[in-house]
Amino acid sequence: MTQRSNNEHPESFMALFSRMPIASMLTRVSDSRVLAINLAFERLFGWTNADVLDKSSDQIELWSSPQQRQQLLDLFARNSRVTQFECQLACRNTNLKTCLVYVESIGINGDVCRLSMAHDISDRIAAEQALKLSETKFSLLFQQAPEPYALFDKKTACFIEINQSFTELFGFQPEDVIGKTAKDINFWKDMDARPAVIEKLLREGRLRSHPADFLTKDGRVLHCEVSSNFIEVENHSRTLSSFKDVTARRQAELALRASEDKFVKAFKSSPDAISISDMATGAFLDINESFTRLTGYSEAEAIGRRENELDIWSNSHERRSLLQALGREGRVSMREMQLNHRSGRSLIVSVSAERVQLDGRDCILLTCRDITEQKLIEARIKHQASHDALTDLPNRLLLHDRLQQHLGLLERHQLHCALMFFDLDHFKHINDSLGHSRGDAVLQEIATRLLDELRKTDTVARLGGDEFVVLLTGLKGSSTEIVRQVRNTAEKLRQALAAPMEVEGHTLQLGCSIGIALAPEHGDNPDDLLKRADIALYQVKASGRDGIAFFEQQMQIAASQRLTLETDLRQALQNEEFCLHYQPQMDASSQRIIGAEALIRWQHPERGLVGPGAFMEVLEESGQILAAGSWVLHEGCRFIARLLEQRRIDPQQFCLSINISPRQFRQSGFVDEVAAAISQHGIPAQALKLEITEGMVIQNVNDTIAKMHQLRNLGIRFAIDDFGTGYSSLSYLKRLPVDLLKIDQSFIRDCTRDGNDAEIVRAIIAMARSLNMDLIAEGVETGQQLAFLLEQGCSNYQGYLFSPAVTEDAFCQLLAGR
Ligand SMILES: Nc1nc2c(ncn2[C@@H]2O[C@@H]3COP(=O)(O)O[C@H]4[C@@H](O)[C@H](n5cnc6c(=O)[nH]c(N)nc65)O[C@@H]4COP(=O)(O)O[C@H]3[C@H]2O)c(=O)[nH]1
Repeated sequence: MTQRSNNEHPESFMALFSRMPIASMLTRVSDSRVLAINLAFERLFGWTNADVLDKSSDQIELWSSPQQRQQLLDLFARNSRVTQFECQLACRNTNLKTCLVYVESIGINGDVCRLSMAHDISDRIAAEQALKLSETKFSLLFQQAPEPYALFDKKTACFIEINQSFTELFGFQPEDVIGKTAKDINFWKDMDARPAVIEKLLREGRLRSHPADFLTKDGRVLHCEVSSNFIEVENHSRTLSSFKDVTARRQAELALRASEDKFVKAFKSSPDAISISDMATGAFLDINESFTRLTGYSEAEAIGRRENELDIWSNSHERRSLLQALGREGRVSMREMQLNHRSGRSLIVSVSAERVQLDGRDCILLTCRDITEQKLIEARIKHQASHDALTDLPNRLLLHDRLQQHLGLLERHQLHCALMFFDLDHFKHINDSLGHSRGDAVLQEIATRLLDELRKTDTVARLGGDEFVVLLTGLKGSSTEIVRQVRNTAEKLRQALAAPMEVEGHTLQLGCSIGIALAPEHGDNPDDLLKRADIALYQVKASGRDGIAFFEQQMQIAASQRLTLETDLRQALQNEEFCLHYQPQMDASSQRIIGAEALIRWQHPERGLVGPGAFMEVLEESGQILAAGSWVLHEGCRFIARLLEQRRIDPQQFCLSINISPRQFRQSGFVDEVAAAISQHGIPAQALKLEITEGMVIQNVNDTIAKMHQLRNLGIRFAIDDFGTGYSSLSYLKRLPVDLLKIDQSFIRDCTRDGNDAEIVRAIIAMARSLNMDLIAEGVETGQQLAFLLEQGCSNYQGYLFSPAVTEDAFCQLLAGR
């Protein structure tokens, strides 16, 4: 054990002791009593010599921890000295001081003493703790910071640390970057830009929001603002950089710039006229070229001037309403307005406008598109949709509309109106014989004549073909007065149409039939009224045309009966309720049956056998004649085939006449159908004769003749039925490949009593002879009639005198009887 001895100069030691700058205490080892403390001790701990002298060190409350004291004493006992023993010592005021305690053993006045020196390190510890705390805080802040941070070594430029946000933004994990440079990890988008940035950092000592582009771990470019500072961490110079991702902002800025560019481009080069004007004053702030084109005003003329100064809008109320809508809704879309061109020309424009803020000013951004042309086209299309192309009269649609409107007003104003349905008698003949262009000219002339005769408030419409409708409106008075007024007008119109007209060198005279329905008497809706006027028209046509008829309830009944009949006939065709009866045709000189006429009958389930007079017209009108006619043709052929098979007739001397309706003859496949029928049933063509009427030929002479020739070439023969009742013109008769003329029964009926009829019969016989045609008289009922015919040289006849039309069986018996 070493021990310093101060025995020789204890006074000088004590003087030295008391002035020692380090807080010291002398304690006798043997009894642990305090011998002295020095000034520095008093200063440091606040204890005075009076407090401690001669007290055992454990009696003074210097030690905050008895364990520490014991530890120190143990150390001292082992080594006779202690160095740098860190412990906490209590001051008189109970504050604690962290000290490094050194203990030496010295001898004083023969006593072994402990010289304990306490070096106060409280401040250093506090500073160290503060530093540690600050570093912890920094590390915490660094790691937890919401902004991406990276710490670089200033010298090597290697990453030292990155925070979580950095990882989240750039995708790099600490292990990807730490110890590597930005270059190593390809961090800069443009590595060449880096030196300038570093140079700026070094020059200015820091960077503030410096723009730079970086690459994420997966290669995406991020636009960032970098801020950097140099800091000292644990005695190392570091560069602390933060990164602010401004990619979205940059993109938004770019997008905004692009959109501004686009706006400017769109504004300048838009085909639509665009203007920006001050909302408060109406003064133009900017206009584009299209605006100049549309309005005629140049930039110099328009900018700074107000809209109403330039008098751009034709209607001030339109402009007012536009501004009101803008004020209310903030925008207006595709509003139609009238615009004045500088030249005074009026244009229709489609206007869209929006309230916008420009430089804090309330403005109107207004777009105009010229739709004048489009409007004209629309108007034309609308007109075309509601007007007849040939006459420019309202069509069915518009008539319907107007009628609807007028019907709505009738009750309120105690008014009446009349609907007149016109049909030009035999107009089809004109079309067929003179051609469609002349037919069109006639229709135009009719339209003009009707319009000339009527008031502006009345409507003349064309429904198609030769169907015209006149709507007389605003009729007042009692029912009788109205009927009189309407009848007078109808008569006036009929006469106007009946006046001769010159059409391309032809003088024509047309009769017309007029059916009239009155509203509200005959209906309160357009469809009913049209239907009823049509029913009345039908009545006129049925009773010989060229007349006027008002609708009557009775007609409606007839019309509905006709409809029922039509339905029943359709059913009859399906159920095969038709049959043929055959009327023998005789040669009076030889008393032989030379042929027969096939006549259709309807074996009605309730009414029994019904003759064609009761249904032929409806078959014709409804178009069912095509199916019925085809059935007759085939049934007639089957009849001939059976007679031939049963050897009841000689094909050279027997011929079956079949009536062909006009519609049936006109249909396009007629020739083929007849050819197919004769070949299908295996009968000689000359055993078949087709009866056509004069009227049928006259309707379309050229087509009829062509078809007749085609059939004639097959060997089929023709008879002209009801000859003498129609035109009976030699000129066309000569051109027809006809074999036989049938003298109509109306002449035969009275030929023995009426000189005129007798004359007509003589003339027909003479005509047939001169044309080298065969003759047959129909409807011969008496011996006198036959005698007259024989006298005139006509021996062929059919009629009740010999036999009415009979069933096949009965006909076979007649054949057998001969
Ligand atoms: N008073 C009188 N009448 C006589 C006499 N002899 C014959 N009749 C009738 O006169 C009509 C002659 O036929 P139509 O002139 O071709 O006139 C026919 C014809 O135009 C048409 N018709 C008849 N069957 C057919 C057919 O299958 N197809 C077509 N398209 N029309 C037919 O119906 C019309 C009427 O036929 P039906 O009623 O059968 O009337 C037949 C016949 O029964 C007589 O001595 N005195």
